[in-house]
Amino acid sequence: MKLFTCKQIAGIDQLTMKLEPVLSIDLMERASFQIADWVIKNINHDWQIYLFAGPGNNGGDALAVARMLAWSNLKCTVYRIDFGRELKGDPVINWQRLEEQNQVILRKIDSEDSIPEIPVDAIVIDGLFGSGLNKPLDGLAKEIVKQINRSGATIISIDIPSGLFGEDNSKNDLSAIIKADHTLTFQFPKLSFLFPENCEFVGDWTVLPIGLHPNAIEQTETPYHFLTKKFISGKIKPREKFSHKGTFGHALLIAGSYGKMGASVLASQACLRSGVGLLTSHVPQSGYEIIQNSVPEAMTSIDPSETVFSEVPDISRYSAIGIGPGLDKKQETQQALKALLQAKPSKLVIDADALNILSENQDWYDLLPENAILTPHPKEFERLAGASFNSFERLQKQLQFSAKYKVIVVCKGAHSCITLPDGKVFFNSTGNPGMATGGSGDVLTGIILGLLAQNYSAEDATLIGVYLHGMAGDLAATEIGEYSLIAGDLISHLGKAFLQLE
Ligand SMILES: NC(=O)C1=CN([C@@H]2O[C@H](COP(=O)(O)OP(=O)(O)OC[C@H]3O[C@@H](n4cnc5c(N)ncnc54)[C@H](O)[C@@H]3O)[C@@H](O)[C@H]2O)[C@@H](O)CC1
Ligand SMILES: Nc1ncnc2c1ncn2[C@@H]1O[C@H](COP(=O)(O)OP(=O)(O)O)[C@@H](O)[C@H]1O
Ligand SMILES: [K+]
Repeated sequence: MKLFTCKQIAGIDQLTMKLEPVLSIDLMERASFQIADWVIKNINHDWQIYLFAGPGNNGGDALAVARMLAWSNLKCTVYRIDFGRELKGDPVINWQRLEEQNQVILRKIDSEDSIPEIPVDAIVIDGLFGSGLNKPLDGLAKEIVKQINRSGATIISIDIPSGLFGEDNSKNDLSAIIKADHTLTFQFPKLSFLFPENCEFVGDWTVLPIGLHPNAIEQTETPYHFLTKKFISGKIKPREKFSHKGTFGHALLIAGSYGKMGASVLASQACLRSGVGLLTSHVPQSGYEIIQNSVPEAMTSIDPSETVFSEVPDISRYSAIGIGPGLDKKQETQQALKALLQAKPSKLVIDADALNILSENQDWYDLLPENAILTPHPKEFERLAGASFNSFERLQKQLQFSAKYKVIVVCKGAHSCITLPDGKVFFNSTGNPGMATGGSGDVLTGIILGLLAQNYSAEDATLIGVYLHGMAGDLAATEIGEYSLIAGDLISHLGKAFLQLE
C-alpha cells in the first residue's frame, strides 16, 4: 500500500472529486459516515459525547458526525472553536444541517472561559484540526487541547490527532497535541503514526476507507509504502516439482561465540525453516557440539579459534552469507569481518555485532558490497550513522545511508522501516510487542539469509523476511500470548506464516 504526505492526500481528494466525480460536501459526508459508524459500534451509548470542531474540513467532519450520531440518539454536544472569522465552505453547510436537525446542543468556544469541563466518563471526538495544520497550535486552540488531554475522557481523533503533523514533528510543540485513545484515519495511515514517539498522541489507529479514486492513488508518486499481505504473497515463489536441495541455495551463517551460541542456533534454525536448500553454520570450536546437537540439519564450518570468529572460510561455495548474531567484537573477529567484506560476497546480510564492529570502523563502510542488507535496531543504527532527534530525522539519515553506500537498511522496531538505495521506503505492518525479547533479531537474520540463498533478490528477501518474521510473531501470540513469547516460537510458527502467504 502506498503512503502519502498530507499534502499529497489533499491532492488525491481533489482528483477523486474530479474523476469520480463527487462533490466535496458528499465526500465529507462519506468520510463522516465511516467515523460515525465506527463510533456507534465501539462506544457505550450512555456516555455523553463532546465533539470539538475546528475551522476547517476536519471540523466539518465533526459537525457531520454529530448529526449522524444524533440519528442514533446518542447524546451529543458540539463545541465549535470560534476565532472570530466566518466559517467557509463545507463546514458552513454542515453547521446549517445541524441547526436544522436541532437534536444536538451547539456551543461556541471564543475564549478560555468558554472551554468546557469534560467529565472522565465522556467521549471526546476531536475534529479540531486535521491534515491542514500549518503551524504548531498556540493560543486558544492549545488551551482547548490541554483541557481535553487533562480530562481523562476517552478521546477519538478524526483523521489525525489535532496538533500532530502527518510527517515531521521535530519542531512541533508537544504540549499542544491531542493524546488520542483512538485515531480514525481516512484511507491511509499518516507517516507520523508509524514513529514510536507519536504513539502517545495517536493511540490505536484504524484506517477507514472513504473510496478515494484508484486512478488518483495510482497517479500519485511516493517513495513510502506499507507492507501488505497481498503484496508479499505475490513475491513468494512456488517450489517446483523436480526441484532438489541444490535448487534452493547454500547459505553460510557466521554467528555465535563462546557464551553466545544461542544466537547461532536460533539464526540457523530460522534459516532452515525459511526453505533454504543447505546451511553451513560457521562456529568457533567451543560451539561445535552445541550446533551439531541443536541443529542437526545444518553442516558446520569450524573456526580455528576456540571462542570466536577469527578466519573467513572459503566463501566461493555459498549462495549467500549472513554474519553478526552473537559474534562479539574481539580484535580477531574485527579483522575477519574486514577480510569478509574485502572478499566482496555478492549476497550478504549483516546484523548485531557485525554492525557494531562496522560502526567502530567507519572507514570500512566503503567495503560494503552493493545491496548488502543491514538489520540494525535503532541503537545499532545510531552507532552506525549518529544520533537523531526523532524518528523522522532518523529516517532521513537512513535514506542517506542507503543511497550513499548502496545498501538496504532495516531499522527494526514495531513498524520496522526498510530503505532501499533508490530511495524507496517500506514500513512493516506485522509483529507485536511479544517479539521484544532476546533472540528475535537473530531469527530475522536467519530468515533473510535463507531467502537470499534461494535467489530472491536482496530487496525481496528483505521485504518478505521482515513481513514473515512479524507474521510468525502474530501467529505465535494468538496461541500463547505476548508475555510468554520467545524467539524460538517465531521459528516454530514460520511454517504457518508461509502457509498464510500461499
Ligand atoms: N479534502 C477533502 O475532500 C476531505 C477532507 N477531509 C477532512 O479534511 C481535513 C483537512 O481539512 P482542511 O484542509 O480544511 O484542514 P483542517 O481542518 O486541518 O484545518 C485547516 C484550517 O485550520 C487553520 N489552521 C491550520 N493550522 C492552524 C494553527 N496552527 N492554528 C490555528 N489555525 C490553523 C487553517 O487556516 C484552516 O482554516 C482532513 O484532515 C479530513 O478530516 C474529509 O472530510 C475527507 C474529505
Ligand atoms: N513492539 C514490537 N512490535 C513488533 N515487532 C517488534 C517489537 N519489538 C521488537 N520487535 C521485533 O523483534 C526484533 C528484535 O530484534 P533485535 O532488537 O535485534 O533483538 P535481539 O538482538 O534480541 O535479537 C525486530 O525484528 C523487531 O522488529
Ligand atoms: K483531528
